[in-house]
Amino acid sequence: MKIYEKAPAKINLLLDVLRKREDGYHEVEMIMTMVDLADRLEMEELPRDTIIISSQVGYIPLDEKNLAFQAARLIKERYDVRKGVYIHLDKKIPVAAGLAGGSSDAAATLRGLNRLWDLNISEDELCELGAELGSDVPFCVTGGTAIARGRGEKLEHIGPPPQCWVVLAKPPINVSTADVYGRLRANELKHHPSIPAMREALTQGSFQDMCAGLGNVLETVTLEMYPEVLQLKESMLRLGADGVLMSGSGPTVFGLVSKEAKLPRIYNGLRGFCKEVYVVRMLT
Ligand SMILES: C[C@](O)(CO)[C@H](O)COP(=O)(O)OP(=O)(O)OC[C@H]1O[C@@H](n2ccc(N)nc2=O)[C@H](O)[C@@H]1O
Ligand SMILES: Nc1ncnc2c1ncn2[C@@H]1O[C@H](COP(=O)(O)OP(=O)(O)OP(=O)(O)O)[C@@H](O)[C@H]1O
Repeated sequence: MKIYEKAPAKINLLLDVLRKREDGYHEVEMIMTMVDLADRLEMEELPRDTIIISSQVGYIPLDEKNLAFQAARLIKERYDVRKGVYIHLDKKIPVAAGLAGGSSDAAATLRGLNRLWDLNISEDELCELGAELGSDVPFCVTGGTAIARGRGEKLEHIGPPPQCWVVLAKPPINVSTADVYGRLRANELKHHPSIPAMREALTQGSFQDMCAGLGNVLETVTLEMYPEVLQLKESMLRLGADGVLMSGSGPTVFGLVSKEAKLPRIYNGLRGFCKEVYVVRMLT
């Protein structure tokens, strides 16, 4: 039997850091939602007790460094499953982009193996397992739209954002999340984006207020390290996006656009200097 799971990309409409914690992680407050750019996972039981990962792309690890491998190993160990699995990752989400591609693959693996092996694990338990794999994984397990706190694993689900177009552009640079958090001077931040204002914008379904409320304190680090990310933000605004922000630790920048008619100009303008540009919808 084969099981299929979709692993969508996430964007952070808001990312605030409150402080650095004793354990090295940062206490965050984020508003996350999913977009319809997704990896597709195919899972099949193997006769031997082993985990095999494959992918159509050659630039991700396929061994125990792969987050889908780690998710499969974790669920096997925790629930004493002595069966093997073959997992094929059809990668569509750009890698090391700030879109939680690896985290979403891990979450999809947890959901898929729960079904494949009839384990009856609750969503809360899957989130707890996910938190052992990465801070973004619990949100990727549930999807939807949520305020995430703690190091990202404490989720409060809220209503979806107003529907709009999302233009994603990834400049050709690799950004390490650990490096960005490591360089952040959390106690020197002058501006903190407002969770209540963004929550209200979403509750009211106000596209304008959502655009006005976008904010990500990790931009203070990534935009300084990579001025091309700042240029990309400026270009997107100039080309007509209604609101723009870097997602996660970057380098992907997303633009929110209400009118479809604006999309060709933005897409073509960005494609002039950025190879990876995607036009998607919010997943509601
Ligand atoms: C930037 C975001 O993607 C925004 O959604 C997340 O905050 C990061 O999520 P992630 O990639 O799943 O992060 P993890 O794999 O748990 O951690 C990677 C590294 O980022 C740093 N990290 C991550 C999350 C957090 N709240 N504080 C941190 O300081 C830590 O140095 C950690 O070693
Ligand atoms: N299934 C996977 N897909 C993509 N990358 C993976 C996967 N498993 C492990 N990796 C490794 O993880 C690193 C980060 O990739 P990923 O695409 O998850 O980053 P990201 O989008 O910045 O994540 P986040 O937004 O959660 O910080 C890559 O350098 C890659 O080698």
